[in-house]
Amino acid sequence: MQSTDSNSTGQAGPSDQASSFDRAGLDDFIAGLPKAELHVHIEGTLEPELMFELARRNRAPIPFASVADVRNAYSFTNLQDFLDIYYQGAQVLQVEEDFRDLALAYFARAVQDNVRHTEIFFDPQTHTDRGVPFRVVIEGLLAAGKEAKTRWGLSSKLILCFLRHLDEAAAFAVLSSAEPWLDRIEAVGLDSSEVGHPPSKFERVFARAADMGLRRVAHAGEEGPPEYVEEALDLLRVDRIDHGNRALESETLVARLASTAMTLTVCPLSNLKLCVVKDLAKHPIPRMLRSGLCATINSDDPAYFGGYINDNYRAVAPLLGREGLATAARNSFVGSFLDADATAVQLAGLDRYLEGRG
Ligand SMILES: Nc1ncnc2[nH]cnc12
Ligand SMILES: [Zn+2]
Repeated sequence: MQSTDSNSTGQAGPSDQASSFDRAGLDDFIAGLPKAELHVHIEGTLEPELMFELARRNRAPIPFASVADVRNAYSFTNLQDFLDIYYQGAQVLQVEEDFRDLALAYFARAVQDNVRHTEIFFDPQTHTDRGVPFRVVIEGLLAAGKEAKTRWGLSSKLILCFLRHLDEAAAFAVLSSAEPWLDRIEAVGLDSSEVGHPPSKFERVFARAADMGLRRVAHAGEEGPPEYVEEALDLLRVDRIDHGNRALESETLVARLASTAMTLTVCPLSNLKLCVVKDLAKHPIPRMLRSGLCATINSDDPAYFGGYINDNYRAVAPLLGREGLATAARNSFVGSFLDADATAVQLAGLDRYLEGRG
């Protein structure tokens, strides 16, 4: 797979040589920066400690002897390497309370990072295919969402993802099971093994989802070619592109994404862990922003990739400086599925924060 690191034309400048004093200032700036998270798989927030706890509660076998053993297994050379371990880990999730505990732990962690709004992916087929009813999954997640709103004022939305390595019929089936909860699902998404499973495979499912009033997002251009990003735009009629790194290989596509203000949900630490980029110092996000792309910063699968959203902001902070980080935070609210009033409230909060620091 071709890597899309920024190259010699990528951003370089004084921020690259940030002193330890600047670094501390940047960390502080990131900690207080209001932000939305738009790309996080709830199953990817399963920390090894909770995995063990749920395995014990449910008497479910896991192929690890200790938490340290689990963390040692988290070394990946590509997306599939990771997915094999990730689907295995999810098997400890069995009853409604498990899904509630999982999501509540993530929401609590997100609040610590000053996340004001989050849109979480869930993969129903990972659970329904092993006999866990759709109702158990979604009711657990919705209960956690309500609790997070009451306890911390955190707003959240759900994005139901289809596993693209499975077939169209299976995606239609999961969409049908979701019907009783349609008013509490914001969007559909497309995830799992990208290469060999182009967006075109799900064109009819996404058309049905659109008819049902759902928004649409899709992972595209993480490992797959720029043509997959084009298919997601043209055939799935997506509102956001998840990742989108390889879009940078096509100038025409970059111009199209910029002129349509398409949001990209970029995940720096995920890109590093899955070898989509070789080196964080060459992460393409500065180039994306300079090209006018509406890039945001997100954690993807934080329990597996070694960091939550602020770790991801910190990972690219030397490349972006305060201005770039603030742009990414602004893009996160603008690119969210919040309505216009709620978006305006969030943007006003962000502006107050930035003015207070100006
Ligand atoms: N980074 C990723 N890409 C595709 N599918 C995923 N499922 C969980 N994380 C994913
Ligand atoms: Zn993802």
